[in-house]
Amino acid sequence: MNTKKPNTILKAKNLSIGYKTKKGEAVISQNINFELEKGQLIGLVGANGIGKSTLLRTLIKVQPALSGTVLLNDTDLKSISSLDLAKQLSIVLTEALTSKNLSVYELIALGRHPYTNWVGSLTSKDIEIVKNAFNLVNISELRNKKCYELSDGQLQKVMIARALAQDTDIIVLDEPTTHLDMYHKAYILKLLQKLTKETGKTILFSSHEIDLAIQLCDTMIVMRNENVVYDQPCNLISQGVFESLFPDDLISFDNTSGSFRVKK
Ligand SMILES: Nc1ncnc2c1ncn2[C@@H]1O[C@H](COP(=O)(O)OP(=O)(O)OP(=O)(O)O)[C@@H](O)[C@H]1O
Repeated sequence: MNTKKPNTILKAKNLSIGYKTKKGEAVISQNINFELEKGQLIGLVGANGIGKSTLLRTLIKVQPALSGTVLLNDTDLKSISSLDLAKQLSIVLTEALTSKNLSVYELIALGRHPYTNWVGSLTSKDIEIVKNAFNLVNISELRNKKCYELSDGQLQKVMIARALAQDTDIIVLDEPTTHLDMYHKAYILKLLQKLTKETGKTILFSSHEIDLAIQLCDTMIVMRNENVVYDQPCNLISQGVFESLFPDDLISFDNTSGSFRVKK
């Protein structure tokens, strides 16, 4: 029986992730299985050090899986060339930007690199797509600023616009809300939700903002020591998944409000 869902964009099959060391393999997580649907906002959560970045790096082909398969649009990630991958998947990382001397426009236009010639000249279609990326994220006023002049929140929006300019089916963000205040954490995740609705793109992000992810995501992937589960947030709540996420000495999950509380 073919159990493949028609709208699947990214699928992990019996995936084992981790690192090759001198002593052998350090398995960080294994038996990971999920099917992510097109057009959804998907949050990846779990405790510090559980392996969220390792999983994201495996899904974006920055590091190889120890075993198992990742399928992007039905094709094994291993057989997708770097150029083809850059046309299907864009990445927003929080690491310090090396090109902070660029203007915001130049940085966002760089998103078009998989489609431009070696000098990087933009066609009128490229310019239109870059303009659309500015509009979607609502940052036209930042156009001529240098990237080193931006606040963390502004830089995050610019990096999201760069990914939109790359015009891929899926955008992957590693902890996009780090360094942001409460308002801007909510702002960025709400923006990601809006972008999935307006563009039909799939957005997968890792985060420690579990309460916000529960409110905004269509699907969440939860990494735990025992296994990795994924489902709609309401189903994960009713299965008691969040209660088992952290040691219960300090915080507890309140099913009614869908949020964590500090124990008094
Ligand atoms: N290059 C590496 N070589 C070996 N082990 C690594 C490497 N990078 C990370 N690890 C280990 O992999 C495990 C998972 O780390 P990872 O950064 O993926 O977790 P995380 O869930 O993203 O954590 P955090 O929420 O703290 O950012 C940790 O035990 C970490 O020490």
